[in-house]
Amino acid sequence: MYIKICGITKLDQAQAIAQMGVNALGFICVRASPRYISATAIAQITSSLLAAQSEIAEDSPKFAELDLIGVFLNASFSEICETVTQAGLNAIQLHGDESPEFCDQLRSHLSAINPKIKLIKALRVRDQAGLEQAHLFSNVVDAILLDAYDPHMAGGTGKTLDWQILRDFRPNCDWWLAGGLSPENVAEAIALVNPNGLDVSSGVERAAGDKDVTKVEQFVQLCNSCRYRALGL
Ligand SMILES: O=C(O)c1ccccc1N[C@@H]1O[C@H](COP(=O)(O)O)[C@@H](O)[C@H]1O
Repeated sequence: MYIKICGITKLDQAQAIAQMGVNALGFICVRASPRYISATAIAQITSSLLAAQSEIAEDSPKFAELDLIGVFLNASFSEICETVTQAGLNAIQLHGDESPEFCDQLRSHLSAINPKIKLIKALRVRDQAGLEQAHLFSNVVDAILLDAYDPHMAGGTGKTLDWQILRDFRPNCDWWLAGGLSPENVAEAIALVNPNGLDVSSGVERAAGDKDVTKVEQFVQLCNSCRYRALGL
């Protein structure tokens, strides 16, 4: 189970969370968000994590493959490419109204910077019809992320989507569940919809952009224990 902890803004928290065996850290590159972090500040975190990789990877093998994901909302090619280069990111999450064509063209642009770059398209799902959109993206992205719809906020809302409509959701690519996850409800979410990955932000925070490291640890342990139970271990 792929685990992404999003809304990282602080170096000490990034270092602590990276050692918990998560797969990805997310950085909000959306200026209007209370979790916004500049490319320069992301670069300080990513370079420190890279420097620590050789020591820590022995105890925590996932650390060596940690994805560093920038979250964008209707940003231009040039803004995304500049941020990727400056911040040292290896994955992009598009959280706005980006089309499948935009995703496809962005991948071509980004492959000149990093041919292995990962592309994640977030869909803010209101109903079954919104869910159908996922099929338009499954050939042009590495993963689809499903978040809750909110009329006023683009993300980090802490709202859950209707998990019942996801019970038979099987796109042709990996998909991750987001939206209002927390240590309190993640086991139920996994049992009901069994996604390939999980993404959490506000459910493991003290305040916007300030992660509660103890809650993050609980979240990660719960995800792992659900996975081991599913494997019969
Ligand atoms: O977190 C934000 O402020 C944000 C702003 C703009 C776009 C996306 C944002 N966050 C994403 O929202 C989801 C779910 O967050 P939560 O767990 O419900 O708080 C997650 O994918 C974040 O990447």
